[in-house]
Amino acid sequence: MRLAATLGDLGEQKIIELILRPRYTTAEFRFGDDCASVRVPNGAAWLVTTTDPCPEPVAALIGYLDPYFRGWLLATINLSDLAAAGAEPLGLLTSLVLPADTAVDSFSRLLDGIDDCCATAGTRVIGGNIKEGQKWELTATAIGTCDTSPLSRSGAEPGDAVLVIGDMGSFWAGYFAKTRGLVLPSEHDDFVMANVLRPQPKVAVGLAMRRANLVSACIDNSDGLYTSLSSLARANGMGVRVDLSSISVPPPVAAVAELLDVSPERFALGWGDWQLICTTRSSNVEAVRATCNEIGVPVTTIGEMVSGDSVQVTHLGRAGQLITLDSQRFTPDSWFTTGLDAYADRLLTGTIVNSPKTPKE
Ligand SMILES: Nc1ncnc2c1ncn2[C@@H]1O[C@H](COP(=O)(O)OP(=O)(O)OP(=O)(O)O)[C@@H](O)[C@H]1O
Ligand SMILES: Cc1ncc(C[n+]2csc(CCOP(=O)(O)O)c2C)c(N)n1
Ligand SMILES: [Mg+2]
Repeated sequence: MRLAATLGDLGEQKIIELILRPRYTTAEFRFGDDCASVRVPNGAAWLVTTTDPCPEPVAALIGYLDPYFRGWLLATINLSDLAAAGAEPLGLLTSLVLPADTAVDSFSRLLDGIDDCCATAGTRVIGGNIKEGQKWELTATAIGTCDTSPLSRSGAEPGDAVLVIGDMGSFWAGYFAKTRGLVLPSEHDDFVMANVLRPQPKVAVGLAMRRANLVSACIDNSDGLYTSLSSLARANGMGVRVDLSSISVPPPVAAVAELLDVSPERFALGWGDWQLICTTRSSNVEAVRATCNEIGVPVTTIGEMVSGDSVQVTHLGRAGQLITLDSQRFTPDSWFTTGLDAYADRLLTGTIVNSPKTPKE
């Protein structure tokens, strides 16, 4: 019996789990991590690879039309997967489809954004392809190596702490500051716009985590906290318990939340900040914290791995399941389908915790 007629009937997660995973899993190949890693024949090292297209940057949607930011995002999306594997980047391949009437200056700005982001991650463009097309379609492939096993989405045990590496909430604070016309002191403005315009792939800290052998599982937070935590839970056959009151946001993010009269952890639920989410034995939490401090990246313990299969949260004294802020492709209720405004509205005012007793917040 056929499961479904179209990809849209399945949604991204089922396409991956029911079609791609059984087809591509082998005894030697671990399917399903942020990167695909293969052993170099006759060598000890792992070749770590990933490929992703660049969607319309939110930066462009809110008026930052400089192609520099599009190029930067293209590099971040791909290098962030290398970061989640703890890989050392070898280089980036870009496949650029552009209309013939694209100004050479725009093209140069695009390349500047890609190159500057690569440079912050200690790597560079090593090749790619350029083709004429009706509209901008940008894809990249990042390649890296690991001299020990790459970090994986699986490997966690019940009781492991769940940590977010990277600042939380900046992206949405920046988005709401711009779209709701807030006037911020310039240093706050710069801070909250950094992740909207130039989000950093956490390559150095991912590499340090693998080398120090500190984390049991790792995923990049490309799709938002709920989606990333449920992927982490699924990959480990476990649940995740999160206390949202443990989320602390930087002062400029807190200031935006105050101006909008919402609790700041709302901003941390969405995608955009490109953190790593790691699990670690509780005895290693301090060592992870020390390594992050050395590199200068903030880290927050948000919860722990538990038996079960769901993402349980407590927020303002209420316990339940974290709401699904869906970020899947091929589904009607995903933000890709319903649009950015609907996603932003749900972040700002929607129910956060689905509790059986109190369905409305
Ligand atoms: N066309 C495909 N063929 C083989 N494997 C695939 C294909 N598409 C996705 N996968 C694999 O499915 C797994 C899950 O992919 P997923 O898109 O969730 O990862 P990701 O690239 O880290 O996410 P994102 O797109 O949010 O950055 C990955 O291991 C990926 O290699
Ligand atoms: C500035 C900026 N930051 C973040 C985003 C959002 N975003 C970009 S890639 C991605 C993961 C999955 O996408 P895909 O399924 O295309 O791989 C998401 C959620 C954006 N549009 N603009
Ligand atoms: Mg990823």
